[in-house]
Amino acid sequence: MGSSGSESAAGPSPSSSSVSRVNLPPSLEARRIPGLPRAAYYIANFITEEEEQAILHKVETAPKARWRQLTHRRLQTWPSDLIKDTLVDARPLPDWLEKPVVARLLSIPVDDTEHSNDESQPRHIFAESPHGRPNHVLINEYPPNTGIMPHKDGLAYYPVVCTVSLGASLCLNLYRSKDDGALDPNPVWRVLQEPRSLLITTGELYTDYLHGIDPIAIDVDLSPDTVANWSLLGDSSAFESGINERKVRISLTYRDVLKVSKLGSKLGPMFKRP
Ligand SMILES: O=C(O)CCC(=O)C(=O)O
Ligand SMILES: [Fe+2]
Repeated sequence: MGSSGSESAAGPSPSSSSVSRVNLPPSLEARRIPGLPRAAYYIANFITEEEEQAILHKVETAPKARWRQLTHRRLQTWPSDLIKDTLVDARPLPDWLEKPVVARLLSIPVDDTEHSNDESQPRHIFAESPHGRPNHVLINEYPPNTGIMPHKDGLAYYPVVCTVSLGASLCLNLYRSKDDGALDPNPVWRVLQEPRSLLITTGELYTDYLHGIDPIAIDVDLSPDTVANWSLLGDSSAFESGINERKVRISLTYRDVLKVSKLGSKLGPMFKRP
C-alpha cells in the first residue's frame, strides 16, 4: 500500500475500535489528485477526531471580536487581517493553529524519490516560500446553503493553499476562465473535502483557475466520475448514494503572506485584535 507513517491518536482508550488515526503518506506525490492541473493533493485523515474537536473548540470559544460577519458567512483571520496585501501583525500563529497542522504539513516531502541518493532533506511544500512556512490562517464557517463565490486568491500570497476541513464535508468547485476572461459557470472539476482532510492546491490551479463553493444544502451526483479525488477519499462508502447532506463545515486556510510589515511586531496591543 502507498501509505506509511501512521501515528495513533493520543486518545484515552487505544483499544477502542473508534480511535481515530492520522494516515500520513510518504510524500505528497502519493496523494496527488489525478486529472487536475499540477498540482493538487488530498490527504484524508490528516488530523485525528480529538485534534479536530480541540481546534473546533478553540474556534468556537474565540473572543467575539475575532469573528467578521459577512452577509452569509463569518470568518476569523489569524494573526490578523491583511492591510494592502500586507500582514501588519507579525505575531506567530497561536499554538492550536500551529500544532499539529503546520508541524505535520512541513514533515511531508513533496516527492520522496527525488532525493533518495542525496544528503539533502527532501523538501516540503513551503520550502521555497518567503517565510518557509504558512504565516496566516483564514477560518471560514459554512452552514448549509452557504458557499463562496468563484474567485482567485490573488497576489498577496505565495501560490500554495492548504485547507484543513472540520465538522462536515462539502464540494469545492474549480472553474476555468473563458478566453475573454469571463467565468465559465460550469465547474471543470469538483473536489470533495471530508472532515479532518487536508487539500493543497498549487501552480496553475492557483494562478489560472478559480475556485468556489455552491450555496446549497446537498451536494449531488457524487461518483468516481464526477469527483476528482474520489480514489483518495477516507470513506467513499459514505457517498455511495451520490449525495452529501451539508452540515456546518469550518475550514482553516493556511497560506504564506508574501509581505510582512516590520512595523507590525512593534505595534502596541491597542492596534491588535484580541
Ligand atoms: O473554505 C474553503 O475551502 C475555501 C476558502 C477560500 O477559497 C478562501 O478563503 O480564499
Ligand atoms: Fe480562495
